[in-house]
Amino acid sequence: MDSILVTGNGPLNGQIPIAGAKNACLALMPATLLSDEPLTLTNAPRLSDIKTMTLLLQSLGAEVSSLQDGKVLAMSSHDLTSHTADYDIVRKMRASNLVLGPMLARLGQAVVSLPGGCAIGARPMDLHIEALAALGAEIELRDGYLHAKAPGGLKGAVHEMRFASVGATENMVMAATLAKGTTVLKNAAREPEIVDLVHCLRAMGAQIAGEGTSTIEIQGVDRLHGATHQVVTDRIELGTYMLAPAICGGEVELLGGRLDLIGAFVEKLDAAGIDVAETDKGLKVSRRNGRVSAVDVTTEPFPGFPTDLQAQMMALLCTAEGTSVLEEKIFENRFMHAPELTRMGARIEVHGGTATVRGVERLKGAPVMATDLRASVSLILAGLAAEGETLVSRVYHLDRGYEHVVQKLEAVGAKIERIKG
Ligand SMILES: CC(=O)N[C@H]1[C@@H](OP(=O)(O)OP(=O)(O)OC[C@H]2O[C@@H](n3ccc(=O)[nH]c3=O)[C@H](O)[C@@H]2O)O[C@H](CO)[C@@H](O)[C@@H]1O
Ligand SMILES: C=C(OP(=O)(O)O)C(=O)O
Repeated sequence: MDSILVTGNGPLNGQIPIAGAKNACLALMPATLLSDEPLTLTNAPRLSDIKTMTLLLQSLGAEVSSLQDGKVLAMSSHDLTSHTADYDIVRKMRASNLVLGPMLARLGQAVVSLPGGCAIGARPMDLHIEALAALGAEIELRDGYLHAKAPGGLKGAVHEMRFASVGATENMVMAATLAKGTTVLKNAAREPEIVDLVHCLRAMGAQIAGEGTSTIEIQGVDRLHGATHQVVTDRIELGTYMLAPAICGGEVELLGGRLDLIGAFVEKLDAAGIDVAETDKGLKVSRRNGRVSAVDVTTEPFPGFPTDLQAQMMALLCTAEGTSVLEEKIFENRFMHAPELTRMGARIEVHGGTATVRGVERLKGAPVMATDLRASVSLILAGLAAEGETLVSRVYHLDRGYEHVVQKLEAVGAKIERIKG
């Protein structure tokens, strides 16, 4: 298993290009299943999760070609040969469940393995099931698989979700594009990745209004056609690399960065003493003066502070002046980076969903273990600012969500290398 060796090396300066969003691309790819015409995605990120989704779609009979070094995905679901998403693929990546809605809409049936829990929480599928059942789907669990059918086709309905789940919103919106009549989804998630998915579906001929608000209205159509769509910027990769100069000092420009994707996060950076300025090409980030100040952070659905940036923000706050309180409200077990950061000298106490971080002057390098995707990168960020060497093992988690992480950080002056193992 590969590891990453990081050596604290002072301020970072230069530019980092931000890729297309993993979480948008993972919802956009299953949209190919809705049409028998080609769907092409540009600005796709080069990640292992995208490869996993490629394998899943191919296992259903879709053609998926990776062009231009993986930045373009050319897909066609002209001939689907299977409606079963197998456990062997689904267990590797929870977002596999996003084939459920499209398959049900296009084929009238779908069998999708339950993804199971993951390191950060139980992550059940009840909200997806309720949303699709509202459209008339009959869904039952047998042998670890969700067996879904809609023999007479899906029918539009008014449905209010109990919680604004990102994935359940995506599944229901995709399914409703081909349902008969009008669907109104209340308490829908408002994440930019959902807005991006709707833009793509609209380019394919879907009739949808209200994306980015908590009520999405979908007028079902008979068929969707082909389209080409550019994947939105990855706001989580953006926020992660914004933290690099915040932690290490220096000034880094994030190419393609957009404030509207990351408002709540930027407010907290500002409170901590980090300047963020818009430029022609993106966002420029630098630390106002010496040490950052402690801030309290609560994770919330968009437009609140994203849970996917909580671990990285904690890495910053470990060396802040004062005490910060981080509350994780989305996932029940998303503080696994805390004991690893503690190994580097951080002072963190976790009680349930609350972590109290007492800032120390400097972290010290240590061997640490990556437990999930965002935890991995938080340890790299911490290592960049620590004294000495930090060896982050189990970095396969990192490859799910960060392309060319070593090259991107090296380009701004970081001392970082991947060690094959
Ligand atoms: C591929 C992708 O886009 N992943 C993102 C997506 O995950 P995902 O779509 O899985 O996240 P959800 O918004 O669905 O989940 C949020 C919370 O709702 C719970 N829940 C969800 C569905 C359900 O049927 N029942 C239920 O109880 C989950 O366990 C979790 O506690 O949004 C999360 C919240 O912003 C992000 O952290 C993930 O990076
Ligand atoms: C939790 C994440 O992803 P997933 O939903 O794919 O597990 C993430 O991107 O931080």
